[in-house]
Amino acid sequence: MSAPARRPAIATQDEAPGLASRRVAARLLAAVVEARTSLDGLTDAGGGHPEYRRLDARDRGLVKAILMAALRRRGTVEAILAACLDRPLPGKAASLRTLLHIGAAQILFLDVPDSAAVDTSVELARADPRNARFTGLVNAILRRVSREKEAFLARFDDPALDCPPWLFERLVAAYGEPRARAIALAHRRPAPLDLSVKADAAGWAERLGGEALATGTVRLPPLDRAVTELAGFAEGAWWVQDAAAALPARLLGEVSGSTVADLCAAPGGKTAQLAAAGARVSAFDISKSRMKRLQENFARLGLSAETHIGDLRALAAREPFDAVLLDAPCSSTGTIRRHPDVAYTKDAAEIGKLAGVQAALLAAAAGLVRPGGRLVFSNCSLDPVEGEAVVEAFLAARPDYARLPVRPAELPGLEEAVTSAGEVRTTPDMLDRGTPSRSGLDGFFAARLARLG
Ligand SMILES: C[S@@+](CC[C@H](N)C(=O)[O-])C[C@H]1O[C@@H](n2cnc3c(N)ncnc32)[C@H](O)[C@@H]1O
Repeated sequence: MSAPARRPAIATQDEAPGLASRRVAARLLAAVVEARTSLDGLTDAGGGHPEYRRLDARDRGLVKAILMAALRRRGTVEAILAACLDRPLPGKAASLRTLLHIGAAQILFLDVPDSAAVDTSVELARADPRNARFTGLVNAILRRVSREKEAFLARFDDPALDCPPWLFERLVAAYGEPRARAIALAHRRPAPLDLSVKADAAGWAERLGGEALATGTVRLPPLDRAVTELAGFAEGAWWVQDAAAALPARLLGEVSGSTVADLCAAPGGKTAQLAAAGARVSAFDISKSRMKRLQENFARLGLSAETHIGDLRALAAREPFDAVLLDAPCSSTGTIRRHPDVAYTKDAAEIGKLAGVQAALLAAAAGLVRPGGRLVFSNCSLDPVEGEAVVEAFLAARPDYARLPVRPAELPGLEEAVTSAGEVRTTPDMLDRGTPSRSGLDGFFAARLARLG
């Protein structure tokens, strides 16, 4: 039997060390910014970009770190590069721009030797016929970024720079300029690791070296290793869930023994909360692969729920539930701290389209609630068009529903998130815990409604 063919190595033998990871980082950055591809998909262990998957774990870690810095601080990098150029790069020089961004992001924000960042960008330019004649320019610009980095970072320090204009304008319109800047600043920072526990938040906080937030979440500083290595993962004691994402299920109140439909449930963070609280949960989602993840998560956690795969909008009439949670698909702009690509893969037009989908899903969800039952509508968008406005229009069309206002005392430590209408609106600049590595939370919206009896 002949030996199995080896996959071609991504780095050729005479390639400088570290070149393969930078080349992959440049490819993925271009895929996000130019082709608007989601970074989660590109770096997925199973279905991600083949060149990324061929890297070893250390190089994959470096690629992710470069991309996080290059996307979180894209506006700052762009401004500094512009300050180094006598005239703007031509629009069609996209691949050259990408190499400069990759190099500058490392020099400005990562703990790698500047010389390695410069040399690898220069080598990547040399290897590309489109860019070979610009190797001198790449070298000169990146060396200047390295020499003057402190002065450049002090000069270009406005957080709004790192928020693409379409998003900053919408944030200003929704929250006013000072708050929009505070949100943009929070977007620059890596998010803490938040866990929801089945029980004993204080005990798990102590065991893991974190803190138990008043809302029940266990918070750890950003992790530099896989969560699977933490105590309690294998035994299913907790699951990863941002502190804000843990709020909507709590708004349903006491659910033990009740029938609850979790709509748009996968991968199941909220379903797990409801099941752990003793509800008889039916989880619905359109995606087979995401539902498989929910089932895997439930197997690890030792929880159970009925699962249904299909489009909610085509759901046949069925016995109504005591309570329904609809965590609708959205632009995900509330998760930019963890997914900085969202700022570049989404746009204003998509927000309008998604609001239409949310309205249709909310109408479908409303038919599943028994008279006297509760309905929570939530999503992780920062945009009121996908939150407050959807609920406003729903209530105007459905006199058989009313808001069941959330009281500030229901969200201890997060009272500021309860709006005057009794809805929940979190933004990433909230929950200041003294140090950035322990502060902030995802942007979320949630409204609690009651079906009148
Ligand atoms: C924000 S995610 C849900 C996150 C989940 N609730 C959690 O806490 O883990 C939105 C989900 O909606 C599902 N979805 C989108 N359109 C749908 C539809 N028409 N019917 C049912 N599910 C849908 C997506 O597959 C996705 O899993």
